[in-house]
Amino acid sequence: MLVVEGLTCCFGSKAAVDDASFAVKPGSFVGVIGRSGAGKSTLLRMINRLAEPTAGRIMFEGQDVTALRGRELRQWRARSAMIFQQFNLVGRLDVLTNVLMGRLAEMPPWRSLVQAWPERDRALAMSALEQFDMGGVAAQRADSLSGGQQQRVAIARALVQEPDIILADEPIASLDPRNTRIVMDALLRINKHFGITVLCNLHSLDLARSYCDRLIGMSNGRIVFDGAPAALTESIARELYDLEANEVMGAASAPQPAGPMLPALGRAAAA
Ligand SMILES: Nc1ncnc2c1ncn2[C@@H]1O[C@H](COP(=O)(O)OP(=O)(O)OP(=O)(O)O)[C@@H](O)[C@H]1O
Repeated sequence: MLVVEGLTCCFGSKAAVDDASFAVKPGSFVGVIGRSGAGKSTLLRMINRLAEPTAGRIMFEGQDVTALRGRELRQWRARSAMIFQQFNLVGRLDVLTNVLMGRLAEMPPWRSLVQAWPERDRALAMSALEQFDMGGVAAQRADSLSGGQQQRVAIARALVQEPDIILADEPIASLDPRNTRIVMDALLRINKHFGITVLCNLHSLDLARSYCDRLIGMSNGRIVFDGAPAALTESIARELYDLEANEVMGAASAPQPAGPMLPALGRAAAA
């Protein structure tokens, strides 16, 4: 179980994440939603310890993740694999080597320096690529692939870390609709088939509703909604996204008058 208690991250006087508290059961697929600047990336980066919390605590299976240093911190980063919007592959290296990078935390430094990957790791990396129909491009340079293919390689790299949690930070933001589906299906497969918990920042509410079994809605750094997708009413969604609401909810959503937005704030925050 991942437990976040009063987690806060300030940049100067601004709280990017303000007193966030929630618990995530193993095997959940949680969507973190909200408009640009709401604090979604900062929240995920703090869980992975890429961003340092100003206050609060992150616990995982009873261990205080916020207190980890050195080797233990590196191990935690491997157990909570990040997937980024821009894939973060090494373009000049081949696909298989990029996936093998996910094994670095398990390797003694001398082996990683000479890239002497154990046979078991090679087999693991190949099998991860095959999970996402990418075995055929294992020998190609990563920068020769399309965006959707690169993101699948990044997901395979995360999978070989054998993580407990995958933290995906807007993983489909730079993809077309077809690749968006392919990448979201890959994350869903990791979640359902391997039982790995997924926390995924998403801008699109339609996608969040179709893929996630729980949504955490953020606004101005604060959690203002936490519940099942079905409990997220249109008025709460409009309050979360404000002027962007029509864009993220798809063309089918009819605009609503401004009136009901304010009462919805109380319902969202109390959820
Ligand atoms: N390193 C930083 N230094 C200063 N301010 C930052 C830093 N990182 C984030 N912020 C600010 O914190 C707030 C939350 O940013 P964050 O990236 O977490 O939001 P987000 O919901 O992920 O937005 P987006 O979808 O645009 O990435 C924003 O106002 C942002 O400008």
